[in-house]
Amino acid sequence: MATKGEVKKEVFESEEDLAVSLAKYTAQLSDKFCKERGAFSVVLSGGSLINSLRKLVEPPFIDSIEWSKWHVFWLDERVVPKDHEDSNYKLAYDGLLSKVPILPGNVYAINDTLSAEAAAEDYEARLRHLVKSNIINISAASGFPKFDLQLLGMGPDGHVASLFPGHPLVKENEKWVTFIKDSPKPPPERITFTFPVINSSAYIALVVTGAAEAGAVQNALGNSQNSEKLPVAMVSPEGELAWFLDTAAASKL
Ligand SMILES: O=C1O[C@H](COP(=O)(O)O)[C@@H](O)[C@H](O)[C@H]1O
Repeated sequence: MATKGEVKKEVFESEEDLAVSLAKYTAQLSDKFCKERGAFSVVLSGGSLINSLRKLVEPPFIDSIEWSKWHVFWLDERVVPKDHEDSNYKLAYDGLLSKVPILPGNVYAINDTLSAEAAAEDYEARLRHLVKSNIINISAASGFPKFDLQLLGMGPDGHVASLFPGHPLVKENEKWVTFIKDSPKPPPERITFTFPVINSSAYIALVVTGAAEAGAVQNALGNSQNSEKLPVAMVSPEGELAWFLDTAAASKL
């Protein structure tokens, strides 16, 4: 288990090097949790993260990972049909899930026939059920679900999941999953994990690439003049936080 609250930061010369290191990190945690508890609960973001996970579907990772023990969740999802171009499920399916032998029953996509509000309630109810069946751990400290690994991306404005700067949802501290109908980034309707769920995680990998992200990285990790704490700066898991940055994203540190 990681040291409580440990923060690691690595800056890579190229996105290619970052992708290899991210695959190693994910594969090592998969091995650890599959051995320890016979299951690995993994939470995916949308956006550029899925491309950064591409090495997982190549040797040696594709052959060594016990894919049948993976249980896959979404940190946030857009309220669109699963085959829509904006769907985070579709992005992950096309780039990762369709290429590896993960059991279809272990892939927990949102119910895309429901409204945003109902989809968030439904997803939380399914998580509660999976906690009861020990697929997902619960945090003794917070009482919120404790995923083995959450893989986070970040937008240039410092948003993580669908938790945007200045939006009241960043303060939600009771619900596990909530919804937004006025997302500043399209599409407007989404569901998202809340900060208590994000911050109860055993491990978080925060993957950030590109110069457009440098200011938000500085807000979270550097000496920023900006007193407003961006959502990315509120990521503080019970377990380990590992930053995977490229030189452009780290250029203001
Ligand atoms: O809208 C979203 O944006 C963030 C960041 O995406 P990126 O393309 O800038 O990496 C993503 O993490 C989130 O899951 C997604 O819904």
